[in-house]
Amino acid sequence: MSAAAPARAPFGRRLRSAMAQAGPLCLGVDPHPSLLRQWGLPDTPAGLEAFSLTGLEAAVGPDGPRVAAIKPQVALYERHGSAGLAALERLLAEARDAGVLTIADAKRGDIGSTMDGYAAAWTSDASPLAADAVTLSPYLGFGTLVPTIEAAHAAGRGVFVLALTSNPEGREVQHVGRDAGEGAVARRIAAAAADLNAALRAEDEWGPVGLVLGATVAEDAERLGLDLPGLAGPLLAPGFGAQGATAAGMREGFGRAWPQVLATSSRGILAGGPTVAGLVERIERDRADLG
Ligand SMILES: O=C(O)c1cc(=O)[nH]c(=O)n1[C@@H]1O[C@H](COP(=O)(O)O)[C@@H](O)[C@H]1O
Repeated sequence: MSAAAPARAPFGRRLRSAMAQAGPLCLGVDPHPSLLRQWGLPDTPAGLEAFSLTGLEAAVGPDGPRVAAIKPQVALYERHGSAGLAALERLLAEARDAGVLTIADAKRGDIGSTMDGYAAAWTSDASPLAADAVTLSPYLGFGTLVPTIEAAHAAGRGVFVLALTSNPEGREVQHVGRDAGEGAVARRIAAAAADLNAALRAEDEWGPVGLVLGATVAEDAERLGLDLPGLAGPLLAPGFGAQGATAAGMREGFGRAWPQVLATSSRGILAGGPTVAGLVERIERDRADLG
């Protein structure tokens, strides 16, 4: 029996084409209690849904998406249990219908047998929570993520693995080993991701494995010897906007890897709500800055 054809084109190809069309901006959809209050919405599942769909409306213009992807922050939906997750499911479904790529920011990571459950939840066509990509944590060992990545790739989806995170505490773990033979933990994660992409991707295409590389710590990638062009995959760069990273600083910090960067901003854009026009203004300002 021949293997079933994937339901969609590979994630790397789809993301690259979305970035070519809309530019390198990702809208983070983070329904924080303070933002809901600012928007005049209740901190309830209905409030979360209204917030999310307004964000999506701003993300799509008359000529197509204004952003390459949206990235809902799963924790802020989980606060409301199953009803909160239903709001997330609605956002994912509406984004799919609107032709906007989705990245579920769930940062999952566990032993192999449990990862199978996460793979089913976030990458399987049978799950209402499946997104185009999901964020994963490699700190139980990169190898625990491989079956999930293969499952995602088989379904035309992708992942972003934490390498260098935007928060100052990240270096306590991610810089460890910098003076040892194989280099820092982050460098080893990047090398493992590049190896897997080399095995899974078609020539001249991005593989399904992206890295999370904080916009606030872009220079550390070079300092620690990460081979970012060698990844042949996308770099999700949070920290743009509210955490202080600027477009000019990112372009300089990422250097040759700039064409791989998907800059993501949540509060910096969402603070422009509650009107769609206010959000669109901030999205367009960021797009112009990113060039
Ligand atoms: O994986 C992420 O998206 C992520 C990784 C990282 O290193 N730093 C980081 O801030 N994030 C997420 O990116 C978003 C940043 O939000 P803002 O600071 O409001 O733009 C939040 O949802 C964070 O959880």
